[in-house]
Amino acid sequence: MEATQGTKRKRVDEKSPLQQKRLKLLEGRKRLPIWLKQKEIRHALRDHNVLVLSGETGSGKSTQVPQFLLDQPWCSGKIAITQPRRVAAISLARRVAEEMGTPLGSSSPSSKVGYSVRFDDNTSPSTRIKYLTEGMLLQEMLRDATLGQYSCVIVDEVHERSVNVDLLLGFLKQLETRRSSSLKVVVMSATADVDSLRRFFSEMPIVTQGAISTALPTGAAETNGDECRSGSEAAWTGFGDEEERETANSSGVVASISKRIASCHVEGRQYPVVIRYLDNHSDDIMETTLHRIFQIHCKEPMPGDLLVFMTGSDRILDLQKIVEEYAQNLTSDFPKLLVLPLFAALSQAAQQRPFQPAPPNTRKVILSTNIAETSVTVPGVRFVVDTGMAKVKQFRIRLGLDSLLVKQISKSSADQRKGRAGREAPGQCHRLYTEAAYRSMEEHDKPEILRCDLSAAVLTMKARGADDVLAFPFLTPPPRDAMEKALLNLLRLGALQETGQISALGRKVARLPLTPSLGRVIIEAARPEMNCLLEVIDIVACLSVESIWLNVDTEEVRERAQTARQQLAKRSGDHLTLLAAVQAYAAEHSDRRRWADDHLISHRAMQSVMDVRKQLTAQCKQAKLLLRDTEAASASDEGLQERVLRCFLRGFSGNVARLCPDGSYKTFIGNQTVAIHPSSVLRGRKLEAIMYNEFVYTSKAYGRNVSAVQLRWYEEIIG
Ligand SMILES: Nc1ncnc2c1ncn2[C@@H]1O[C@H](COP(=O)(O)OP(=O)(O)OP(=O)(O)O)[C@@H](O)[C@H]1O
Repeated sequence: MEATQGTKRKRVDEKSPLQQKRLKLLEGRKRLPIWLKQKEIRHALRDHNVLVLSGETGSGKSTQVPQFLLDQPWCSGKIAITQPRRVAAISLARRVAEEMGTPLGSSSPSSKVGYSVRFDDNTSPSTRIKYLTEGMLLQEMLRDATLGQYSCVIVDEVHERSVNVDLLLGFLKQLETRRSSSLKVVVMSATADVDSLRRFFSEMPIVTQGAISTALPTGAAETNGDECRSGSEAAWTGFGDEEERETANSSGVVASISKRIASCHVEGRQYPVVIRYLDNHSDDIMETTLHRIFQIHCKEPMPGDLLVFMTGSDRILDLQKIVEEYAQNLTSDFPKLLVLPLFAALSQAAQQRPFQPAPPNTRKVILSTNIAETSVTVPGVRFVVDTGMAKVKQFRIRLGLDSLLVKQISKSSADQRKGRAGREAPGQCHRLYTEAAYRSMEEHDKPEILRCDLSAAVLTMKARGADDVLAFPFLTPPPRDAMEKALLNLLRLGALQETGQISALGRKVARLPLTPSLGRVIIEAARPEMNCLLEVIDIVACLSVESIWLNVDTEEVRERAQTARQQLAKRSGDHLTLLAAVQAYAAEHSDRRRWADDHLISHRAMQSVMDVRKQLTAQCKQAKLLLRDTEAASASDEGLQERVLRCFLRGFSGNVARLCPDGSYKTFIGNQTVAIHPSSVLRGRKLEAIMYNEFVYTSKAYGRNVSAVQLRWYEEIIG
């Protein structure tokens, strides 16, 4: 009877649209190269705690591995799979939910797959596979440092080596020995340095007076074969001194440690990708990109969308305008073009647009930063155009500041970009540089931990109980002076006590999804005597998205912009001007798009601001920071203006420059000349002192998002 009912239920289920889609996708999944490896992957994790999995882009790692592991006897909890970016986490969760025939996230209590990204947790109590950004998993560790709800953590795209990935790897390595129930860890990438990862997980940390040194196993196993290999093949020499090594030998710990790690390589990809290089170096990459887009569009048959990798949102928006203008001149013999930008500061809805199919007889041209470089499959894409450049964060230790620089990408990035084509059918990758230029590229990107401000990383460690940050197990230890700078910065913010331990304030800052400086501004604004949290949230929301101001490129538009923005501009600078803009936009109830157009403000950016504003307000309420629930005060209130600026100064006292007799501004820290960015309402003004949120280096050093501050306020803060 039961069996009959079961069969009946199954038959009914299989007719549902979700199940039909699942069955259809199953055919494609079986053709993925990784499909043949599922047994080996399962066995590797049955016998080992750590698996280093390498395999070509598109071989099926991100979508298939969690599904292979879900029904394993050791897997009674959830599986977390981390992604460097939210766009990948969301699109992968959506795809895997379809492949499993389950609703996505919180849409149903029976959903098995969900995602969690900053400002959006889309999971249900029954979620078993959770795609999440690295930052979100680190946030979860604040609530439960042992990650008790997970049986397995998969760290995907580890080659990107973001600071968060390096922190996660360190914490996972510590957890392996600290958790009572075992935690399986899978580390995956197409282009990662497998040997160093294997070595990292087989090393045991030895703490020597505040610094970490590690004993490396000699003769680490080669990992290029296509079979799963056990780490026990590598001769383990274990601990760094004889006494410990003997203890380990006699207790048998060595054997168990060396048995922990397996590695596996998946050969091949489903569809080939043809690579095209330029014969000669291009002096005008925008022109070359434009030309190539239309060459492909006019010559290549449909279907076949284009994915173009560029450096940043400003260039993307410029090119979008030009492509749209040119496309209007095409005759009706050609399909239409739909240009879609894709970059981090876009709202979540805008980021999902490229993943939807193009309308009939239309080719999508997606202009993207490197946020679409790894993990994602953009449906329809057959052609990748790679400009070979990216914007990267670079920390200037002397100044204690991050700046963004445009740099040539690494081979690993170029290969990832290529991997975005050929996922649903054979593809082409058009590299807008020469083959010789490709050969001269660095193999891998420099890990972010070696080139960025470490304040957030240090606070992350301290808040999760890793108090001795110099002894933290890093895959690549960061420079000591950068660590010291970060400790000093956190001390200046009041996030650490004099002893170096995290303060109560530091814990509050660590819970906010913001940099320590912005987090500190929020905490300051919540103090009763400051009482300006709603206003500060508005400004912080603006600073978290793309610039709200539209680019003005012609004299005529510049004049229009000046007049329109005059009404919003505040004499004290950009922070209060942003507040005035948000308040005016929020107060506009009839036609916000028109209001934005009239003020030459990006409606899209303002929608993201409203999104972030809502989420931050909710988080501040949850953290009991926001007690006042009334309307924000007006940006013209002078007492309020001073309080808001003082709050920002509390978080950014390291970014203050004073006016010198020669009319230039020099920073207090580092004595560096810094100019007011041309986009600022303060450009050309001579003020006692300025404070800025961001340091950018183009033709010279600029401070961006600048306000006037009084030296007296600054002195009060630094004491
Ligand atoms: N959203 C999607 N739409 C259509 N096909 C998809 C989608 N996501 C995945 N696929 C299919 O599944 C294949 C495997 O994707 P998956 O992301 O698992 O590969 P991967 O090995 O992790 O690649 P990468 O290293 O590039 O992240 C893709 O090549 C594509 O054929």
